[in-house]
Amino acid sequence: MKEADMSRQIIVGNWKMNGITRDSRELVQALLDKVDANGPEVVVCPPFTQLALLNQALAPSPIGLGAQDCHKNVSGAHTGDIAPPMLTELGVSHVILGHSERRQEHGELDETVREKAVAASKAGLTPIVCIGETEDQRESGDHFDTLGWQIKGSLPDGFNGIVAYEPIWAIGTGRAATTDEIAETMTFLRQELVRQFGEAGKNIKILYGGSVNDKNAASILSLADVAGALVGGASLKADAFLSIIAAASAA
Ligand SMILES: O=C[C@H](O)COP(=O)(O)O
Repeated sequence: MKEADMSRQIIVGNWKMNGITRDSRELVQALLDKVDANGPEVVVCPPFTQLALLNQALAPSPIGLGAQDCHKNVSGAHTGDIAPPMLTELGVSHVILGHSERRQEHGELDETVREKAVAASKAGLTPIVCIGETEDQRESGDHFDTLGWQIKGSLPDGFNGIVAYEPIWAIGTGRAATTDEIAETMTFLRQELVRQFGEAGKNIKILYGGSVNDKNAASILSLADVAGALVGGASLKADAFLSIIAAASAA
């Protein structure tokens, strides 16, 4: 166990827009057989349509249930949206907010993400707020500025959730950030969190996401300040996801 990380790691599987009932049942069954309460915290985030099914399937297990987004309001005229209390009613404990795919495809701004994080917390959900730079921003050396602004803009006062650092260029590309890049960025993010939240900023978990797989998980998860991973593609394959969970146990 590395010294800096006294708390339990968390491995979050973001299924994105994947998973009809047959696939979900199969994947979850494979996880139920192998995930136990002694390892890292494990959360799976299926599409909204699978939440009720997975709430039942996961209830007797240590695997938590997460959602991929929520609205900032608790009800109202918001066609197609899902309110935080609707998620808690389905046994959801975590919600991913501000994923770059939502920022890009749905025009979500830092302010929107911040309002959603407030609403999620009020409903008893743990927000997992995603931040990350584009390839251009990293190449031009603007990545720390970008991340600093995202932290300032996306995290509300008194933030009590998790931050996921996901360089956009590493998402779904098979090209994870190097351990040096991750380590340097984690140090920067920790400083920014402490600057914004004082002592409390030391206890905000930071996950890495972006092409985490069964091969690179061990080296990434053993880095200081990496409290876990937000896993996309590899969370859809039971064997790969279980290997990542095993790597977190050993980190
Ligand atoms: O939410 C997960 C991230 O976008 C990472 O996705 P990926 O593991 O497929 O690169």
